[in-house]
Amino acid sequence: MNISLVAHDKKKEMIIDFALSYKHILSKHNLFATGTTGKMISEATGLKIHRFQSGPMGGDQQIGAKIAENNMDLIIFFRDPLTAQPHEPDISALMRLCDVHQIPLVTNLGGAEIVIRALEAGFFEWRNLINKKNNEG
Ligand SMILES: O=C(CO)COP(=O)(O)O
Repeated sequence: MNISLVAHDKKKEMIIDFALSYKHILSKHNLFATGTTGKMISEATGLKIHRFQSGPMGGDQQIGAKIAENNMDLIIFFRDPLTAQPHEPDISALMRLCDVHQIPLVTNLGGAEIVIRALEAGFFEWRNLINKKNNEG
C-alpha cells in the first residue's frame, strides 16, 4: 500500500510516537510524507519515506495529485484544528480528493490507531482489487 503521513507542527511529536510504535507495520509499505513531517519521522525511526514539499509549499497538493492518479491508498493526517494554517485551501483540497476517490483518511490519533490495525489485519485488500481493476481497464 502507498501511505501518506502528514502532521501539523503541534502534532509532529504525536506522529513520531505513532510511527515508532507501528514501525513494524509501516515498514512493510511504501511511505510518503510532506517535507518536514517526513524528515522528522525518518530521522526518528529510520523508515524510508518519499518526501514531498513542505505542506505550506505545496506538499498537500502533491499528495492530492497522487490520489487523483489512484496512486495513494491511505492518508494519516494529524491535523491541528486549533491553529490557523496559511495553506488551509490546500488542506481542504486534499481532504476533498479523498472523498472524491474514496481514499481512507484519518485526521487524528484515534482514527490512526484503528486504520493501522486494520492495515495489519489485511482489511485494505479491497484497494488492491481496485488498483488491479484500474490497471486492467
Ligand atoms: O503543513 C502540513 C500539512 O498541511 C505539513 O507540512 P510539513 O510536514 O512540511 O510540516
